[in-house]
Amino acid sequence: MALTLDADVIVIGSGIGGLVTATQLAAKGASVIVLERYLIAGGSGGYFERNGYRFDVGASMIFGFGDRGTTNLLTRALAAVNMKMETIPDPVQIHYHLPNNLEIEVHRDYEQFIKELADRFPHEREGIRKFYDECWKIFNCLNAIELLSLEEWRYLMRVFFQNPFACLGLAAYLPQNAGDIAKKYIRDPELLQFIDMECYCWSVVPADRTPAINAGMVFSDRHYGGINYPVGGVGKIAEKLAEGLDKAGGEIRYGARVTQIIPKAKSGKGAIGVKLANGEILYAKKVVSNATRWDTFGNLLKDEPLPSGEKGWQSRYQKSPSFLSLHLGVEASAIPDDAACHHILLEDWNDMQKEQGTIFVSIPTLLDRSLAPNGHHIVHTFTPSWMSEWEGLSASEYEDKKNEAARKLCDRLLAIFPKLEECMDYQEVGTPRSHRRFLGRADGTYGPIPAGKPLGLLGMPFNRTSIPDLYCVGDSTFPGQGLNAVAFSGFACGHLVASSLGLV
Ligand SMILES: NC(=O)c1ccc[n+]([C@@H]2O[C@H](COP(=O)([O-])OP(=O)(O)OC[C@H]3O[C@@H](n4cnc5c(N)ncnc54)[C@H](O)[C@@H]3O)[C@@H](O)[C@H]2O)c1
Ligand SMILES: CC(C)=CCC/C(C)=C/C=C/C(C)=C/C=C/C(C)=C/C=C/C=C(C)/C=C/C=C(C)/C=C/C=C(\C)CCC=C(C)C
Repeated sequence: MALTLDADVIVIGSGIGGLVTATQLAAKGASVIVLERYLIAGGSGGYFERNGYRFDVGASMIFGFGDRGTTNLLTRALAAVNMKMETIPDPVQIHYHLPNNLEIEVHRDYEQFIKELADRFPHEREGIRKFYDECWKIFNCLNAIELLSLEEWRYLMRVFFQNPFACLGLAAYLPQNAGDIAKKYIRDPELLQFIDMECYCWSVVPADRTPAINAGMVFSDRHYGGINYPVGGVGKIAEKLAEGLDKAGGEIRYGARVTQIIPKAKSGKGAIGVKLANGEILYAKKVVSNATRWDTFGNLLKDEPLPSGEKGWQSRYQKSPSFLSLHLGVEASAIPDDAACHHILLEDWNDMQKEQGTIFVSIPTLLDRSLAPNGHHIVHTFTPSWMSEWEGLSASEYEDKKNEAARKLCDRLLAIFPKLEECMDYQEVGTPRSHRRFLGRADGTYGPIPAGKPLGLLGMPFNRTSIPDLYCVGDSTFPGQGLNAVAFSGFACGHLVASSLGLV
């Protein structure tokens, strides 16, 4: 008996990866249902409200909102469903506070940044210029081509004939890592440590494990499209995409936790489906999972043998640590008006990759005052932390450990904001357990990191999986973590699925 289809495509999860896939498909005429386990859309790009503060859950430094080229993927994803967002340009991407009083601001203006870094390392002036200029070469290749699925051969042929030099340039950089390029031009060990931190703070690995293509994107786009903060908070991006999806005829169901993916019958006939926690079963021609690949294959398909391709990927990549997050509300006098919105703090280079070593700080109210009560700021502080640190504790041990970790983080922050402690108004601590619980991410991971030295981006899986009609999207697919990276993954997945449905 033929099954009744509920939609052309079911998307599991409404992270930015899932939402971009869904909106791309709806805009092309597919019927789409997004199933989200939580109460609102956005996943790591979501928000929560407490005592008049609107906190970003995770993502806070937003790339992809430029107004030109092809790499402005968030602007273009919204435009595909006739939506637009107001954003506030951030004049400084990051203010680094590093060992040996290495204080560097990454200005939106490229020349100003290069000058500031070269003034600190005058003997490396030429090497600095050559390294970052090579990153621009990668970015210019990316920004010259239409960005769609590398698994769809008609697109690959079209893009190659339209822009062969950009494609060959990208193909050459695909197996490379940023650290190898840096070491061609730079000798000073302290400067190489700085480049490691430039990579670590978004890839969670040092430069020699960070794909060159991703470094080209991050180190150039911050000066091209720039870092731009969405008015009303990061959560607005998902809200607007969800609104656009609705207008394009798609549907999102909240509180809809998928517990199982039902693969197509071995005969290849019939549909693929999903089972929800309430027992309901939905069928579609295609299913896209925005859950991580660990969760997709380890939980949602736990009765199926792990495909060999996934086994291979899981041996090449491991889960990155999660985060210990401190969401603070403080009186405005704690933060100077001319402070940068994003800060990185590290006191000893040996601690960069250690548990709770590097501290990240984001103060979005310096750009958008509406996120906090009058006269107050948000100080969102987070630091890498492993799930293993937080397991096997009693309820009171867990509370005590959270409070102690928060106190230590606050003490360290006094080096940048000496009045922080006396100006405290609100505090909420999140641990890897909170990230796992609220985002449904295995061990609360921030995303995949290579287990050894990777061949650039070549080891990252694309959207197609070895299960017929099942696709993955999000940060455990090419090209990895980052809202604009998962937006790319969504464009690619939407295009591939639309092509298999005969819609493009
Ligand atoms: N820029 C920054 O400052 C920053 C900081 C932190 C995170 N990030 C980025 O945010 C990105 C996350 O994007 P993403 O799209 O890959 O994933 P995501 O984890 O944000 O979204 C996945 C969504 O799927 C839902 N989900 C999971 N399992 C489900 C199930 N079984 N049933 C129904 N729903 C389910 C989750 O609730 C979540 O909403 C990452 O790339 C990360 O790097 C950025
Ligand atoms: C045909 C032939 C011959 C060939 C072919 C070749 C080709 C065409 C190729 C292509 C390729 C491509 C397209 C690629 C793409 C890529 C991409 C898009 C990429 C992207 C990336 C991005 C990224 C990486 C981003 C990231 C970001 C992030 C992660 C961020 C984060 C942040 C954080 C966490 C920080 C915070 C801080 C503070 C607060 C301080």
